[in-house]
Parts: sequence; C-alpha cells; structure tokens
Amino acid sequence: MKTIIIGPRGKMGKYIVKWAHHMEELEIVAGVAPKGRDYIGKDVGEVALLGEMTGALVVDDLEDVIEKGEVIIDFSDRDASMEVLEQAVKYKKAYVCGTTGFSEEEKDRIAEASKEIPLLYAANTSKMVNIMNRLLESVVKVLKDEVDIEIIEMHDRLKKDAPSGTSKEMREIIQEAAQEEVPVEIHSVRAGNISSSHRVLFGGIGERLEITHHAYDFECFGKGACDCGVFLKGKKAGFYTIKDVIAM
Ligand SMILES: NC(=O)C1=CN([C@@H]2O[C@H](COP(=O)(O)OP(=O)(O)OC[C@H]3O[C@@H](n4cnc5c(N)ncnc54)[C@H](O)[C@@H]3O)[C@@H](O)[C@H]2O)C=CC1
Ligand SMILES: O=C(O)C1=N[C@H](C(=O)O)C[C@H](O)C1
Repeated sequence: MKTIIIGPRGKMGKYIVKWAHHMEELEIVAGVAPKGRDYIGKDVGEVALLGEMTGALVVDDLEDVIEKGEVIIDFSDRDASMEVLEQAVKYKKAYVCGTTGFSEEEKDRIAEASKEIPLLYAANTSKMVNIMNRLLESVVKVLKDEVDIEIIEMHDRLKKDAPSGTSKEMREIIQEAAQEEVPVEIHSVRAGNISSSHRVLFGGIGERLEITHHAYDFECFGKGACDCGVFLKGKKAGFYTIKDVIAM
C-alpha cells in the first residue's frame, strides 16, 4: 500500500518509518512535516534517522502528495490530525490515526469522517496492551463489587496530554465490562523519559491484583501502526479499531 507518514521525525514517526520501510505490504511515498522545518525536501529515511534512503521525500503540505498515497498514517497532534482528517475525506484516502488527547467534539468529527473513508483509530497499537484489555474485562466481570480500581499511567515529560488515551480507553473497557459506571481513578505521572507504562490495580481486602504493561520504546506501537495500515487495504468506509486488526 502506498503510504504517507505524518511527522516522520517524531518519536512515533521514526518507528513508523522503520516498520513501513521493512514491511513488504507497505511502500512509503511521502512524509509530511510542519512548515519551516530544515529537513523539508529531504528523504524520509534521512529525516527519520533510518540509516537508509527510502526514495520518498518530506513535504510541508499534505495536499501536494496526497494523490500518490493509498493510506495515511498519522501519529502527530490534535490540531494536525484534524487537518489530515479533512484532507483524507476530501481525497477519499484510508486513514490510520493514533494521535491522543482529542476533545469529544473532535472524536465526533473522526466518527463522522468514517462514514466516507476507511478509518482506523487506535489510542494504543501495542498487541500486548490489547491483550491486557481483554484480561481487564475478565477480571472486572468477576471482581467488580469487591475491589477499588485504580489506573496508574506514566509517560515522558514531553507528552502533551494527560490522562493518556490508553488509560481512558481502559476505563471505558472496565465500565463496559462492569455494565455500570464503577469508579475508576486515573493517576498520571509525567517524568523524565519514562516510556509508556500502564498499571491497573484491583485493590481488595488483604490482597491486590495488578496488571501492568511497560513499553521500553515505541517499537511495539510502530509495528502496530503499520499493521493497521495494511489492515485497511481494500476496506470499505467505516470505523475500525485495533480489535479488528488483532483478532483474539
Ligand atoms: N496510538 C499509539 O499506540 C500511540 C500514540 N501516540 C500518540 O501519538 C502522538 C505523537 O506522539 P509522539 O511521537 O511521542 O510525539 P512527537 O512530538 O515526538 O511527534 C509528533 C510529530 O508530529 C509532527 N507534527 C506536528 N504538527 C504537524 C503538522 N501540522 N504536519 C505534519 N507533522 C506535524 C511533529 O513535527 C512531530 O514530528 C501523541 O498524540 C501520542 O499520544 C504515541 C505513541 C503510541
Ligand atoms: O507516549 C505516548 O505519548 C503514548 N501515547 C498513547 C496514549 O496516550 O495512550 C499510547 C502510549 O501510551 C504511548
């Protein structure tokens, strides 16, 4: 699939470039970065510090390259993603969005766009996190009336949003499994260069259960993002999630 990567110099962008470059099913055709960056016009591989050239260039206007692409993979920020969404709809391109921190109104716009294009939204593209989500459902169904449920999420000091998108999704998953609004407190820590960590603590009397995921770097998310891109090949317009990609 001909792939356009938004923010190839970003922490996620670099891993997406790495996986997209090595996956047979994907071909990078362009990267898009904010205006004014000194690497506009350079090869995506050079910009993403890949150590190899890709033959695709970084531009500062998605509209200049969008016709070349079949899928856009975007892990950037809220404002940028809203602009990408608009272009994806205008040019009818498949869209993978992993940006977090959207308002309810922005989430509604994303859902609305999925009526016109194949759109996959995933706040977390790690396979293990999505296995953890299934474990949470099982635990909640049995223990919901006996425990206090706390989520502790930790990320690096530069992360823009808090709580993390993943922890908010975990809270929704827990409440859906409980079939009621059980209280779930989220505690956010931002410190140094901690890479994504999510712990769900079920506090009982005389014992506690903790389910935790630590990412050592963004490798798992980069691979998952590219798997999502491959998944959208040939898909009809609709709202897809990581659950559709990771069949369990
Ligand atoms: N769904 C998932 O599994 C994951 C999601 N994320 C989310 O992805 C987003 C990005 O995270 P990081 O890579 O850590 O941030 P980052 O700040 O390192 O990278 C963001 C990139 O977006 C680019 N960007 C910003 N505005 C742009 C525009 N108008 N046009 C083109 N590019 C633009 C920046 O130049 C930068 O390269 C965050 O919302 C984060 O929460 C991060 C990791 C995993
Ligand atoms: O480091 C980040 O930023 C991450 N953001 C996502 C989130 O907000 O949940 C996913 C992962 O935790 C990494």
